[in-house]
Amino acid sequence: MKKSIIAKKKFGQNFLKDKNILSMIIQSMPKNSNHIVEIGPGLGDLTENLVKYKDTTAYEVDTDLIAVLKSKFAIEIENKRFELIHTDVLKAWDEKGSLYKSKYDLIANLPYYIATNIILRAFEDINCENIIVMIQREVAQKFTAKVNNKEYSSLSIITELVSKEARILFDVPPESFDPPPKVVSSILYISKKEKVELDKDFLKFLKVCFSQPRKKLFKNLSGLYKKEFLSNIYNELNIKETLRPHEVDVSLYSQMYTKVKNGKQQS
Ligand SMILES: C[S@@+](CC[C@H](N)C(=O)[O-])C[C@H]1O[C@@H](n2cnc3c(N)ncnc32)[C@H](O)[C@@H]1O
Repeated sequence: MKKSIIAKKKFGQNFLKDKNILSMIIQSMPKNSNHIVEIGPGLGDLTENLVKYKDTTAYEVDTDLIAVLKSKFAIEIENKRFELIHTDVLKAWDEKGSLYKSKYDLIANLPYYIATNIILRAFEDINCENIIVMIQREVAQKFTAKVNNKEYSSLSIITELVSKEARILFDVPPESFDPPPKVVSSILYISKKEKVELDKDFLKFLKVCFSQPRKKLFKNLSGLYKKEFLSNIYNELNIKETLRPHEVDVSLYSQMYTKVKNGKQQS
């Protein structure tokens, strides 16, 4: 790392230094004509590889890094192959709705403290088509888990709803970074469906379902609904009250949600 730049924990800065991993990320890029958006270019090691292939827009929050990046990519900025935006990316999403004006792929080594939030925002961003991001392995497993797996969570269900394909491409050990993070990382690949509509109330319902992931689903739901009302729904759908949240698939969650919603409207 350059002597003058000290990694800031508050911005989740772990700079990826392993050239093999950098080239593996580039090889995983979808073969299409989409623009690239990078969140958190840091010292520009991944960015340098990205701009060789495609026009790229990057969002960076740290003023010190902006100075480094402006100098490193002076030519690319000048000839408009690279656009550097100095802001908190979550604010940019609040203000603009989308991180780019036309179809783009999000490729980034994400700051882990807001990684989940960023991926959920990318799900809602209509111009974002593909997501290839480095995140904590444990979190990547939550996004890609299948029903009956203990990692299966509300994130897995949301991912199943919005994606054509979602999988972990490969793991990355802490030694590949400077400074090394405390956890193993993974590259998560998600290819989104063309039309994504997430019902906010369904997402709230899922939150309640997984509020205590190891308890019975019935118990989690009975914090919000009367037991008799729930028992009726369980009977109608022919499901056991002993089921745990990770044992219910997307289709059954959707059916339960429809019944809960309709039942509530009638009562
Ligand atoms: C894990 S580092 C990755 C740096 C670089 N891309 C690399 O691979 O070495 C995360 C980067 O995200 C930036 N960052 C953190 N929070 C951010 C935010 N809210 N908006 C934009 N960038 C952010 C950090 O300053 C840092 O550059």
